[in-house]
Amino acid sequence: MRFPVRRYLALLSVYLRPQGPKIFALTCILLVDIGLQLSSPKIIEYFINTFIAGGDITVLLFAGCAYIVIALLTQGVAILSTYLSGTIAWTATNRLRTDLVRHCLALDLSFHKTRSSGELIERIDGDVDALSNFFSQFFVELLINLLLLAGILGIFFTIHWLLGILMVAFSATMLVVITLIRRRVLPLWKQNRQQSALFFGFLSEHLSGSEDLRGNGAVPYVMLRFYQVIRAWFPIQRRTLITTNNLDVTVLFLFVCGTSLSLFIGVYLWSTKLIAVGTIYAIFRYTDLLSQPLDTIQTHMQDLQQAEACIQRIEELLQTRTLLPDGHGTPLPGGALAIDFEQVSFGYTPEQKVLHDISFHMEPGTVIGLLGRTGSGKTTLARLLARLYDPQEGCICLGGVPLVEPYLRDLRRHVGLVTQDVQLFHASVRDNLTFFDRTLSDAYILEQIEQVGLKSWCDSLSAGLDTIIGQDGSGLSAGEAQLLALTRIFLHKPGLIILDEASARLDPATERLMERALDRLLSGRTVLIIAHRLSTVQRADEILILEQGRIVEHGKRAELAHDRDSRFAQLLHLGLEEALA
Ligand SMILES: Nc1ncnc2c1ncn2[C@@H]1O[C@H](COP(=O)(O)OP(=O)(O)OP(=O)(O)O)[C@@H](O)[C@H]1O
Repeated sequence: MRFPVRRYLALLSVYLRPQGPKIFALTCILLVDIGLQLSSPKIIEYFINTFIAGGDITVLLFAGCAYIVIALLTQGVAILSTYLSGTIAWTATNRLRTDLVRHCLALDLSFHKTRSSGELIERIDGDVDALSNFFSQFFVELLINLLLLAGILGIFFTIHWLLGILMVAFSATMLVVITLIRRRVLPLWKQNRQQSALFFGFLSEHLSGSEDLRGNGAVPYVMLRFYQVIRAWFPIQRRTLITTNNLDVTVLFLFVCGTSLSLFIGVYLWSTKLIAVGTIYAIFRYTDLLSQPLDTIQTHMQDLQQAEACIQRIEELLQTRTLLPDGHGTPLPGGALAIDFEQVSFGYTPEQKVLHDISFHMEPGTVIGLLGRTGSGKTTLARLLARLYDPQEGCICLGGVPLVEPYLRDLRRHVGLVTQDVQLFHASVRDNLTFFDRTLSDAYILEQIEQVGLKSWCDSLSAGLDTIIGQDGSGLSAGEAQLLALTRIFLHKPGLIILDEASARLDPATERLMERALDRLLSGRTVLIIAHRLSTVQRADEILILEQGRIVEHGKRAELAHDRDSRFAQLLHLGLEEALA
């Protein structure tokens, strides 16, 4: 297998370059560590040989003290290097995590709709976590351990050339065996992480839908599916761990052979009077020490196996391009915005069109009620208008500017979208409303809360704006959640508001609040409401009816209501809520 060194170096240089001074300090510390490790067996060798030769007690004491100092220094150096490599890894992996989160958030909806959140969590955290060793130690420790290996082999040569040659052959055999086993392990690790991503995807999807699952008595079926997913994972996990373990056992066995060989040669050299007894001890210690660089090199190769699979997937993710390229900055006019759809066709997949040849014009400041049966394409039309997707054919303009031209950030400021499925986060009321925008003052936020009629609700909160909203907005009624979503829009006062009105019936008090909030919010703005309630339809200036992705009626509300042949009049006659159910 060829190492894609260039790819690794590219990744490392992006995330490690800013930490150059720390990496330099780590390299120096590890070099000191090599020196300490190589010198300690020499001191013991000197001690034994001096003792056997009946040397001076002061010299022996001095050698003993030197050994203790070196042992203490080695521990100190180990603490420092662990601290530094940990800091380097944590900083680098956090930067990579941040980049991945930013990248994922910038990707379009079609990307997110085809991936579960668990799968993305595994990519952003699991894979990056597995890269942590690779970032902290890989190149520095690999280089240092190669140096340590060279140092130990050099010392063997200084003892005797035969010992040197045999230990070089031993080390080479070890590395070849490790490389051969490594080739078998990589695909298994890749498969393993893929399966774990599927598992976490499954888990997060079902945990987030637990209310529906329990309500519908689907728990036993989900548990069955859960067992199936972990059952599929188990053999892969087992094979991966057994194969990795075989690598460890093989390495251990080879070490036992290497130590026996070195002791055998040591005894042979001593019996031929070529070395002293103390040197046999040093040979044993150096062979033992050899295990460290070989073991570390092997561990890093293992990290590399995992890292390679992770890097491949991370690169795939980073190379995923959004289907919504950012515009080149044409500014949108301020105030209410005109809407133009010109022969727009769209499908979530190219084969299956959901909207066909949609064309209409809306003057700035108009309120348009979008009606149609379920599945007729109303939400899809709203998504196109908010540029969550781009149409395959035709053009959409806002205020005379094609939607693809302004910067997406600019567009999001001019278009406010309230969906039926209001997302509230486990954060304070303030953060839920401002999305962490600290430029909005509390006084301004409270003023907007009052505008939507949530003042008494807010006053009843124990910590006011600092009150933490439960997970998924638990503790709030659907109506309150909708009103909070409206407050978000109030804060930014966009020129176009798209409102996918909640079809769930609100209690009369909340409905009145909502009506009043809408009165204030909608005045002086262009509004597209996917209307489910008669009261909402009545505030529309124009009505647009969709059927199977086509406009089947468009006109002024008052005129359509009086035209008994119009679909709108028939809908009113049948009862809007029932007709659109
Ligand atoms: N993300 C998606 N991926 C693929 N198909 C989708 C997606 N969202 C909606 N569809 C399909 O597009 C069609 C129109 O859906 P849309 O949600 O726009 O209808 P709607 O009129 O808003 O319905 P409702 O009133 O029930 O919300 C439906 O056939 C639906 O299955």
